[in-house]
Amino acid sequence: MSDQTLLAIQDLSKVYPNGYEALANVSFSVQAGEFICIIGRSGAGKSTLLRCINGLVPITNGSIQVQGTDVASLSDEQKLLLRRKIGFVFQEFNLVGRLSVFQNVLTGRLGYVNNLQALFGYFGREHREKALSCLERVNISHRANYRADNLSGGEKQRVAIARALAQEPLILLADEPVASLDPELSWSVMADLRKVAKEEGVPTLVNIHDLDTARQFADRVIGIAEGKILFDGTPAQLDSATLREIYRNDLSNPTSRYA
Ligand SMILES: Nc1ncnc2c1ncn2[C@@H]1O[C@H](COP(=O)(O)OP(=O)(O)OP(=O)(O)O)[C@@H](O)[C@H]1O
Repeated sequence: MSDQTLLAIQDLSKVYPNGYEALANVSFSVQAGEFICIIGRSGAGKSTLLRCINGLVPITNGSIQVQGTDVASLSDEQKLLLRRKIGFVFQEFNLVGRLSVFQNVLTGRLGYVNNLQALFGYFGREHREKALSCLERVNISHRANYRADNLSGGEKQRVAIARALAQEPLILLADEPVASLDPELSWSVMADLRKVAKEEGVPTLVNIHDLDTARQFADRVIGIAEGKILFDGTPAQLDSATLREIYRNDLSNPTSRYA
């Protein structure tokens, strides 16, 4: 494992309680600053993979190492601390609609204040400055005082990215972050995500349905089918035979029209 390896996944398997094997022997590692798009048809296991990485679902076999530490060896408290250092961006934004944009981004700082401060929502100057700078990074600081539920979809996703950034994450995970946005907005939100990954050196894994978008933004594409990695390489190496395998010739899937 090189010094730059932030995430190392070895032989990861996930079997859900009903016996369904959603991931089988998945192995790959991620270096600082990599921008990776994960593609695959619906049900391939993309969300399960991201959820295993941030501990939302327990893994069945294999190991996940973050900065050289096996997550399974951590105490529950240490796992919680680690999860606070993993940013997660959801398709449906997951903002608190009645709070302002600024307050939403401040919640990304919860891991950096004590329990009492968190309880009363007291964030000192350094936290407020950090939240503001994160909003500036994704060009949305002019909406700082808006209620989150008054924003457009693209604006909401920028706020969600700013909140994840406020966590000062080791890794950023995004599960279909642009699936609810129109194509033009999708590309500008993806451009923001990529900019953040590159400027902060934060490796970013993005689950994405749209193949064109993946090809446009990814340094590296990981293709999953039925819980297994079928492809791991650059967008240029992704040929039509591989795409047909990844999408299992599912012509009803719009992404397979390129194959
Ligand atoms: N809690 C669960 N219990 C049982 N099976 C599950 C559970 N969660 C997901 N699955 C199954 O695991 C498989 C992978 O699901 P997952 O959500 O990871 O796929 P995905 O590639 O992210 O799909 P999509 O692109 O539609 O979100 C699917 O067949 C799904 O039905």
